[in-house]
Amino acid sequence: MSSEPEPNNRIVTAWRNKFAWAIGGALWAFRTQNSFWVHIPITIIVFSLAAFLKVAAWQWTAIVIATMVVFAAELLNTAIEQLVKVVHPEHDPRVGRALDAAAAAVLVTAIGAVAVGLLTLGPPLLQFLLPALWPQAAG
Ligand SMILES: Nc1ncnc2c1ncn2[C@@H]1O[C@H](COP(=O)(O)OP(=O)(O)OP(=O)(O)O)[C@@H](O)[C@H]1O
Repeated sequence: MSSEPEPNNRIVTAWRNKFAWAIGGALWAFRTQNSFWVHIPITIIVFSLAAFLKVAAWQWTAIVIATMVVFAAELLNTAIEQLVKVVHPEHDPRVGRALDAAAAAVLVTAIGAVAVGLLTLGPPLLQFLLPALWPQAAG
């Protein structure tokens, strides 16, 4: 009798490990990287606003994609920063440029997310606020 796990069990274990490592990495980044202390509250506010305004499925889709892209970019930026701290902690302008480019990638995704937020939440928010602020305009 062999003690080797069944091939199917090996695949299940490998995938369970992949998820555990990925979730552990995300939780570590959320706990230690102050950028996420801004991203997470903003995400909660935007998602709550979208739920309150009962936006359409396409608006939810755009908001979720834009948010996930920012989080993914920030996680990759964090990964690069961590690697640099270990592999090349000494100051080097070429390393600096690589870090700046990674930070710029996050900025680009954040600008895109702000645009998506304004385009998807702006009109329903105005529709909700205008009658309250300016009843004559609502007729
Ligand atoms: N080894 C290095 N060589 C050259 N420039 C660096 C180096 N490390 C950091 N820098 C410069 O400092 C900037 C900030 O890098 P850093 O990794 O400290 O980012 P941070 O967002 O402040 O990270 P953390 O808050 O996790 O320390 C980089 O964009 C880069 O311009």
